[in-house]
Amino acid sequence: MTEATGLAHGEEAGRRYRLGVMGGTFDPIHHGHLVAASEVGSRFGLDEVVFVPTGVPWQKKDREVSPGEDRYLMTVIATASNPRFTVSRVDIERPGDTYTVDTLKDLCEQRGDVDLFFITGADALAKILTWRGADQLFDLAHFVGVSRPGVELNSPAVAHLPKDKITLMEVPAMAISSTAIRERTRSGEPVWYLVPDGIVQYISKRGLYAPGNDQKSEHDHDGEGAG
Ligand SMILES: Nc1ncnc2c1ncn2[C@@H]1O[C@H](COP(=O)(O)OP(=O)(O)OP(=O)(O)O)[C@@H](O)[C@H]1O
Ligand SMILES: O=C(O)c1ccc[n+]([C@@H]2O[C@H](COP(=O)([O-])O)[C@@H](O)[C@H]2O)c1
Repeated sequence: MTEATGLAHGEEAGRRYRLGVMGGTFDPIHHGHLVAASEVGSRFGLDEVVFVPTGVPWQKKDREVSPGEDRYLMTVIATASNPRFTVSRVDIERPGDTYTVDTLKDLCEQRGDVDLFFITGADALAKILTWRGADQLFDLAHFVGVSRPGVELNSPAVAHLPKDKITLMEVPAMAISSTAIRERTRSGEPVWYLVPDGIVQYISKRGLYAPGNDQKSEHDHDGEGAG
């Protein structure tokens, strides 16, 4: 939104609204996610980036995932200060495993005539052909694959993707992962400055990632959505 008119830039210019979609498990959200969204937003002139925490991340069923409501709230806290960042509940409210093809269809239905840009790290992009309904994905959105330390951006898997539907983009290297944040928390190491301050406080307040934590895993809710 601009301060003068309250309109998003796309509406002012009479062009189609450009909506970035940053999907992730966000357990927890960290500065790598935020930098990726900000960089893509700036490069592509996006009017908004909507962060979409997954409901049930089916490719992560081999591990514990925190409840959707905690991951949603952390995403709200982390993005609150940026007027162009928003958070959607579409994935945590849809029952069953989360598929991006459904995320994009739901957002199209909610938002109407917008251009979608799905933002993904190099690791996730390399696996995109394993996603449900992969053949439909590129009709729904343009995919922006961002660099991630330790992962080849232009991997052999990416060569099979439609070139006019993806853009590969270098972003400032943030060698941060949610796995590392969880492990550091478990072993009592600090996570200050790897995640926004409010996330350090939320993790502590809710006792997330602590040994013996009895939070229900998201997988305990399979088929029921988050809650
Ligand atoms: N440091 C980073 N730099 C660039 N992209 C990232 C970074 N961390 C995560 N991403 C991308 O953000 C999206 C959501 O990531 P996700 O929530 O799974 O975080 P993660 O750090 O990879 O989590 P985990 O360690 O639990 O697997 C994915 O597309 C992922 O590739
Ligand atoms: O659609 C799928 O089958 C699919 C499989 C794996 C991941 N995704 C999406 O990719 C994004 C990043 O996922 P993740 O597991 O790396 O946090 C998130 O929006 C997921 O819903 C989607």
